[in-house]
Amino acid sequence: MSSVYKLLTERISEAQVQRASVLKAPVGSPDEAYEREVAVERLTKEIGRLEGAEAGLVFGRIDWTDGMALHIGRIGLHTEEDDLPLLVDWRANAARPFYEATPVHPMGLRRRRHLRLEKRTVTSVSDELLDGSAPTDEDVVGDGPLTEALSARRTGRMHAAVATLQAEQDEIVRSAHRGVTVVQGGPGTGKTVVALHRAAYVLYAFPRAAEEGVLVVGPNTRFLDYISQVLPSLGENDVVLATIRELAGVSADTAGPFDTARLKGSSDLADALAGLLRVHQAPSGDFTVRIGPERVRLSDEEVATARVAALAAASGHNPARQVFKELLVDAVTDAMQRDMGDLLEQIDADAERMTGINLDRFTGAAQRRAEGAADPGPVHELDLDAIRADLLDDAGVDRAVEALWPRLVPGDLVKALLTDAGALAELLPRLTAQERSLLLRGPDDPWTDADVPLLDEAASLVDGPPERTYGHVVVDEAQELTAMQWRMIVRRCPSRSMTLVGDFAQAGPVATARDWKEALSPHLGPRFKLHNLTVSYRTTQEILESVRDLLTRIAPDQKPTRSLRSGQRPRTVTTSADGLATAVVRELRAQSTAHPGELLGVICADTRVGELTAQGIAHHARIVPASEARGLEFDGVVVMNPEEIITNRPGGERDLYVALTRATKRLCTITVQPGHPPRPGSQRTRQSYEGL
Ligand SMILES: Nc1ncnc2c1ncn2[C@@H]1O[C@H](COP(=O)(O)OP(=O)(O)OP(=O)(O)O)[C@@H](O)[C@H]1O
Repeated sequence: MSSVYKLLTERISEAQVQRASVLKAPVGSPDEAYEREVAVERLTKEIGRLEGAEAGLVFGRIDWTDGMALHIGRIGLHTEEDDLPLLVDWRANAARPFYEATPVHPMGLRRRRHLRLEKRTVTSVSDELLDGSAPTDEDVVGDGPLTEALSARRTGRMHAAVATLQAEQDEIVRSAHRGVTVVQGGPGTGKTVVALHRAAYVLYAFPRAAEEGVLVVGPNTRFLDYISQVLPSLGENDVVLATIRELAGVSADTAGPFDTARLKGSSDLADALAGLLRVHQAPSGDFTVRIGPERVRLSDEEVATARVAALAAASGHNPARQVFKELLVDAVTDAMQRDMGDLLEQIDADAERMTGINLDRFTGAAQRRAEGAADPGPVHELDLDAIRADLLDDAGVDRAVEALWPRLVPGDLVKALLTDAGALAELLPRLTAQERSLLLRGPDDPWTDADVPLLDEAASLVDGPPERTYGHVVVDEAQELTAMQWRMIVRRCPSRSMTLVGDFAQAGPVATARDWKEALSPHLGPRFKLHNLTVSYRTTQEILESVRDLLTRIAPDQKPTRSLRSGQRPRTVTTSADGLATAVVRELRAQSTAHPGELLGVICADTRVGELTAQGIAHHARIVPASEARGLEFDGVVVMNPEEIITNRPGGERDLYVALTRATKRLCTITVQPGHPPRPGSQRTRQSYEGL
């Protein structure tokens, strides 16, 4: 192991030395300064990549029956460019047998070894013999490393599962499919694990996607924080992690009513915004500008031709407006040129009539024409380029363009739709009057979460497609996305190369689609590769059994997941309504005394967070509103008042299902005894969890 770490240290210091010398080198020109900046950035990234992979750098070794062996690590390390690697990157083809070999298909392996390192020292070794041979003194056959990884304490941050990726997960991570990959599975089946390792694999195996960047979209910042360490620990620091709100770059502080949010999630709103925009794009009218004493007028038809050409030439209302303006100015200069020609001919004719002299003959122009030389024409008389430039800068011209095709601000377009009952009625005829009244807002109302995709849609209509796009996009908790949010994602992924993971049984109150086809086909077409994960690595068998009835109610078609883990039966503590917070505190105290150092979470209706925070519960546990529990996990979970979680928002049973499946070890539910008079401190403990 020491040779691998020695090489890592060497690589880090080489990169540091190189960076220092680049920084020291004098720069003479802006080009050189730019090149230096690029070189420093590249070296800083490389140092970050190497340092990030240091913890648990080596985690595996495979030995073939012929005696050959390879070490598998978070990144690859070679002594020399062309040498065999000292350490093979887990994503390389050579590392496949580590994940894929089984005793039935050993792939030529004799042994798969898992190593655990702490601070560069091997702390445990575990071997699997795959060829049926008997263990020798050099083999350490013991507890499975997966069991060890799963029973380890949670830390509040997800860890990479690269050492124990299971075959059904690895198959998806390593898939050569470049289109849309969808992964579904119950709680704790490793969807997030697969999604993040897939992102790392894409960066390694698909250079084009890596060049264009990888984006991971998660439901909220709490979740992104939870997963934020995984990719850096795999040596990948360049992946962008963002919520939908961050992606749009819009700040929206309020959630807004759910029925309104559901309506705003429909792609009908995109059509309505596009319809409203068309009204602002010179649908009819002529164009007149005053140039000196003259007025130049373009006809309706000329304006309409410019409109069609501008829309074809640029995407986005404002960029197309610029093209429209240029085309109108071209048409104006053409008209001036024509008029000037007519005027000069008129002057010549008048002069000839009055003087009897043919000016053409007099000036020799006719002679030149007769000899075949090009007629410079009246253009000669006008400096068209200068006129064009003046017209483009002219405030009067801009005002005339503005009347036909006004510059827009995305937010104003959304406001123009949502503050105008008439516009809503005209542009959203499929909605009922009552639904339209839900959409109506005041001009100064703050933006809500559901407005974010509308603002993003408006930004793409008004200013053109987003500047930043990605070669591959990963969406976690993808069941949550509305049609308008899918449109945001698709806009940012022109290659349509995506990994989407989710579980419709865990869908929140705003999501309307109930399966992948319904969610994806309007945006990505009917073709996607669907994978199912079937084994839960988080939730114990006992917890899964306790939520089975609930799952049947919320997702009758979903096959129950099986778990690799078993543990305590979930408990229910019953208390009076006003004894709830006290009961939570008592339960947490008991759990932290009995299991010191374990990570505890309290999941409650969103409305209870303030009250629990005031109780000082944050000392014992993380307080998580049920709406933000998706994707998270804890060693022990206390679910406060399930009834309240159910009634707090639409689809509350699915929120409860999420809350009840967050524990890796212990689940305790604190309920209010029905009809129990609120008597502070009164408690009864049932050891079963049935009947929720
Ligand atoms: N192969 C594996 N090796 C080690 N740990 C794993 C493995 N697969 C999953 N896990 C662990 O199982 C837990 C659940 O995984 P994950 O969060 O990816 O599940 P999920 O399907 O996304 O769950 P949910 O639907 O509840 O969000 C995590 O702690 C994860 O680290």
